[in-house]
Amino acid sequence: MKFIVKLYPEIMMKSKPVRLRFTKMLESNIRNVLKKVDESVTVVKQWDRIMVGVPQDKPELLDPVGERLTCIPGIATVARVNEYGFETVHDIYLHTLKAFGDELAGKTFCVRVKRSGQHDFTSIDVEKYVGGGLNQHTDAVGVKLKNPEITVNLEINNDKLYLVEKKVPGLGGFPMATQEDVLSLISGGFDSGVSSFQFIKKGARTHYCFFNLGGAQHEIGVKQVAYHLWKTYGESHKVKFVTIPFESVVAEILERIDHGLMGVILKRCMMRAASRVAERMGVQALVTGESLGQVSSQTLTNLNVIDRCTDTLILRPLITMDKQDIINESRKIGTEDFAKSMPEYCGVISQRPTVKAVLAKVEAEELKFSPDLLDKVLEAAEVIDIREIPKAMDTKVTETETVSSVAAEQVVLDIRAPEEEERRPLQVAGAEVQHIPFFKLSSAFAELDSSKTYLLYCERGVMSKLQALYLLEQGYQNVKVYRP
Ligand SMILES: Nc1ncnc2c1ncn2[C@@H]1O[C@H](COP(=O)(O)OP(=O)(O)OP(=O)(O)O)[C@@H](O)[C@H]1O
Repeated sequence: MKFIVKLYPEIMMKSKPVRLRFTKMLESNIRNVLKKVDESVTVVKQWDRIMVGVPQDKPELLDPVGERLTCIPGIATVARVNEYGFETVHDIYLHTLKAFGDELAGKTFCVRVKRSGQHDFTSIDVEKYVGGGLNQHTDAVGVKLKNPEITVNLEINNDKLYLVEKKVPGLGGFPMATQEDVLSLISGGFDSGVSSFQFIKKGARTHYCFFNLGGAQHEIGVKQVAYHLWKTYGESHKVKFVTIPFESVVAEILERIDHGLMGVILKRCMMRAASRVAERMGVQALVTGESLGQVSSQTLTNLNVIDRCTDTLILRPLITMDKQDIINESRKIGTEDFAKSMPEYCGVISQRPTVKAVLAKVEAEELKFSPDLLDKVLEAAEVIDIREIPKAMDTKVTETETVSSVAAEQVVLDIRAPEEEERRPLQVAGAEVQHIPFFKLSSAFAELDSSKTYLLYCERGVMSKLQALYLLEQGYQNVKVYRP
């Protein structure tokens, strides 16, 4: 049993040397991926196709091999075929009759032939001969050229006949690593999963950069998304996953930066940091999941102000896509469920963000940052080979306890951002409430009376959970989440 892998048509239109290079790359990528399914699978490049062979005695490999092939960039179609030798058109008919005869009973059908090589017959001759024979010698209802119930697909390549059992579309795009590398900013949400995928599909080795805004749980979630994308679509080439601890940047933004500009300035900080990481890695472009008008920071004015912070090329493949289409795409590529469960950060971004940031104002605000802020977070960045992620997943995930009432010796810690707390102050009858915004919590917690238990509170219960996890991971046992 074999698979005929056809190259994406855009590759076929390229000049001969480029086409050869792309085909060679695809052959080696397929080999790299399939050797992980089984070493016995063979991969052989031909001029316009790649033949993948599965040993006769290992039929259990057919499904996994077929599935992996549909996820490799640069492939137009994957056809599962049986191979036969032949001498005459009548031989072709006999093989086809044997393979399809029973299946045609009670059905309309047509025969489609693709032929390459030198023969004394044309594809149409074969279609007529085989179609006529099947019509006479089976219980088929008859030949129907338009919308038949069964299409009998044959491929003839020199002295070989291939009867197509099943043909499915491939991923399209270009073979991995035919384009230069990119660094994709990934947050685990719907958008950045899809934007990363689009570059993988386009043949760019896609490395990942994640800014941790607080909490090991979020980091684990994002790593899982990135690993899924790489393992499913980009496994032929290894890539890096970079984590940059950004809690201190968020803390300074919340403490020092004008409200309306917080979102734009956070993005500029991300782009600056990512550019420096990219430069170190020799990568020339950043990828984001931003989409025009989707949130306030994504107006053209704001995107323009964001872009002014770096010379590095910033690519936004989703810029004109509708949110629903992005969600649909995430479902197709298998990132939807991850994205759904990804936490959103209550209070990280300001309440009334500007949609028309002014560059001069933004630059003036940024002077309020500690001068070595980015240097410090970049020093603390962690770069790992993406293949290490499953090992990291083995580490035990800490669980938090959530309570809805306050007992004696327990203090409610309201960790919301100051303006949120001012707008809706929290009062809990009979209980002590303290206010420590989440961005100060990790440093302030050590100063608290350790004989008491602290119940963390925020509006949606997401940030409180993340912060509780963080503190538990730091070894503090006296922390719970408070959801009244
Ligand atoms: N914590 C983060 N780490 C890495 N990149 C991020 C992070 N937050 C945002 N980004 C990048 O900025 C883009 C826009 O983020 P934003 O939060 O404005 O929109 P979003 O719709 O929530 O994006 P997503 O669905 O990808 O989370 C993301 O698609 C991603 O590329």
